Amino acid sequence: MTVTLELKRLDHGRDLPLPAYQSELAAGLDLTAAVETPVTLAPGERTLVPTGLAMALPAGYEAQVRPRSGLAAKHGITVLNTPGTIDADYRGEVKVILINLGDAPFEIVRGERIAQMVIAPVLQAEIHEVEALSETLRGTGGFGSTGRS
Ligand SMILES: O=c1ccn([C@H]2C[C@H](O)[C@@H](COP(=O)(O)OP(=O)(O)OP(=O)(O)O)O2)c(=O)[nH]1
Ligand SMILES: [Mg+2]
Repeated sequence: MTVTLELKRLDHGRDLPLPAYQSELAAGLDLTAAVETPVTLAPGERTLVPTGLAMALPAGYEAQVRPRSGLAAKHGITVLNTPGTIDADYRGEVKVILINLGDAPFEIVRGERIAQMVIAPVLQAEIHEVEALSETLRGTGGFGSTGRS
């Protein structure tokens, strides 16, 4: 199933390729870093990486910003707020919060694919406040209540 995603390259991302699916049935569109000059992330450090892109999702959809497993496995680089949420009414620049959980500095260079974006349907809930909730077998048990004790 496909939906139309309107993408706008911002001035500082004009020369970068549009995000693209890297294989026929890929779930994620790779996002590239639109940094002007290389940015070095020290171990434990985080940074907000510009992508040079703004977009308009159809109503009823979100985009999730997720890590790339290669960067995570090889360098300990991940998306701090994964999955980042891009709202359908957001028109600002898409940015990626990367953190270096590895043990060596990592350099982010312009045009590097740093994360991926998955388009997904979302429901908005209609909120009904109640005094009592419906009863269930589980009840209030959670946080391992069905697992090892
Ligand atoms: O990884 C992310 C997460 C969010 N956003 C943008 C799009 C999103 O629609 C907006 C707000 O994100 P979120 O709701 O997660 O942040 P918030 O801290 O709740 O900010 P706000 O008060 O603006 O909703 O920021 C990004 O560009 N990258
Ligand atoms: Mg918010």
